[in-house]
Amino acid sequence: MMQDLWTQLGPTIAAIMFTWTMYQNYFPHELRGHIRRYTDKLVNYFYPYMHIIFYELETEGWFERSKAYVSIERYLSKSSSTQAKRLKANSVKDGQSLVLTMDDHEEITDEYKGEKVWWISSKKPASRQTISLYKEDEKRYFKLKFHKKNRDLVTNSYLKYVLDEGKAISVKERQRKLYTNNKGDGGGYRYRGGRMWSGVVFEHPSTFDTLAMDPNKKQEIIDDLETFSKSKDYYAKIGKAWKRGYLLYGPPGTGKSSMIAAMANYLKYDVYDLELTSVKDNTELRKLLIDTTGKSIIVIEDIDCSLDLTGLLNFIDGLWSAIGGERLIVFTTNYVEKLDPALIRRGRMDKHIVLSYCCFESFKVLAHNYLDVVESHVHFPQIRRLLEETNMTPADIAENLMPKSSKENADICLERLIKALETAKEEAKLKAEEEERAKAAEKEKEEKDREEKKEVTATEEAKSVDSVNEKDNGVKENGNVSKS
Ligand SMILES: Nc1ncnc2c1ncn2[C@@H]1O[C@H](COP(=O)(O)OP(=O)(O)OP(=O)(O)O)[C@@H](O)[C@H]1O
Ligand SMILES: [Mg+2]
Repeated sequence: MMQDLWTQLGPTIAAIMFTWTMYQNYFPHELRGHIRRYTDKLVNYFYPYMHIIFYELETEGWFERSKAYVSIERYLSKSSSTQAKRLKANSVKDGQSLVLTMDDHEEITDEYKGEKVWWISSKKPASRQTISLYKEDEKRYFKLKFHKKNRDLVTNSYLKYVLDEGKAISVKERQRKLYTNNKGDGGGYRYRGGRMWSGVVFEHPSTFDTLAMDPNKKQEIIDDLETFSKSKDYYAKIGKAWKRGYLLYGPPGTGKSSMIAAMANYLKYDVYDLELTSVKDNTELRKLLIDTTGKSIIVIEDIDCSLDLTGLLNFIDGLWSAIGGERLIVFTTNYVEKLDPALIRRGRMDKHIVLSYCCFESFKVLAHNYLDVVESHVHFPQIRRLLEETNMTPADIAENLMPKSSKENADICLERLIKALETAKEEAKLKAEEEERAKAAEKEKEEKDREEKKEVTATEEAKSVDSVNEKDNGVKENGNVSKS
């Protein structure tokens, strides 16, 4: 059977090869161009799809992984795990979690605005001249296949959507860092690979859920952050750098630092903790600011204690617009009243947030987080009254609510808080009385001083009247003498 088949196929193959050689050798070049165009048209007629190829490695520069390829890979990872049969696992976040992507020669389908597109992962041997830092002989790529009628949809909007989504997933998955510019042991900066910041993994547990503050104010801040992070086009349209400044102020222990951590966790941003006292001069500050990356919060704490802040802020204003990428700058202070008004004008610090003593609403958040007590408890009315009558920071409330041993239940902790609040109220009362007494004593002293002064003036006046009288008398006497 097989032999028969070959016997029949042989002459056919020979005929095809003969025709192909004739075509190549004897057809004029222009004619071949025409034939090619017509065959392309024919193929297009029966094959209504288009392809776009995205190679893994950049051909320019150092053969880095293409940003577009990485974004597509991340974007596809969400469909890969459900659609592809063979998956590749890459570790991210320093090995703490895995990203699953489709293996070579797999295909997955995506849908955008009701239209279907197909992504195929593939590879082909690299050209011999290529020197690659990655696996030799492989040139990986994604092929996007779509219907010709969707050409505009894909090129104008779908691709942008894929790249933005992929980038957003990468940002969410990356290991975030807390950077500081503190001086190292040797007294100088630790330049790590030419960088001026030293970074550690940022894993602060504070979130907007754990943050105790008035729920309306909290929502307002969340909305503000959300709007900011999605306003790239808006900022570009109005010609402003994509930055936002916050001023957080309030007494120690009211949650300023906790809020910064919550903001960073919410936006998935890195944090740059800028210690101004370690910065030598403007040149160094410029280098530090330029060395920060996008999607970050630059934090300057306790600004009241730092020198020449107006100069600093003018300087930051100037630099600000020059560095791209979204950045928040957050200043904190315990003494807002000490700040120069020019320093806190809107535009430099767009939003002023006061963090204050614990109110009942904030207390409920803490009771929920620390003791799992939700909404109501027999002790709540008393605590509400005490909180209205006295000032206690969320830090102190939290300390009292935290169970100190496994035997301490919610009742015990809430009772401890009541005692602490009563003590604080008593102390505040004594302090107020003390202050009242001190004020009264001060007033009394002032009164006494004033009386004494009055007496002294009166005596002096009396004396001077006497001496004038004496002089007058003398003149009179003299006059009398002379007259007499
Ligand atoms: N509003 C709050 N919500 C939840 N926890 C809070 C809050 N305020 C303070 N705490 C608790 O108190 C601790 C200290 O608070 P935090 O460091 O945020 O205060 P701060 O306002 O930055 O103080 P400072 O002015 O001294 O820097 C936090 O670790 C947290 O446990
Ligand atoms: Mg703080």
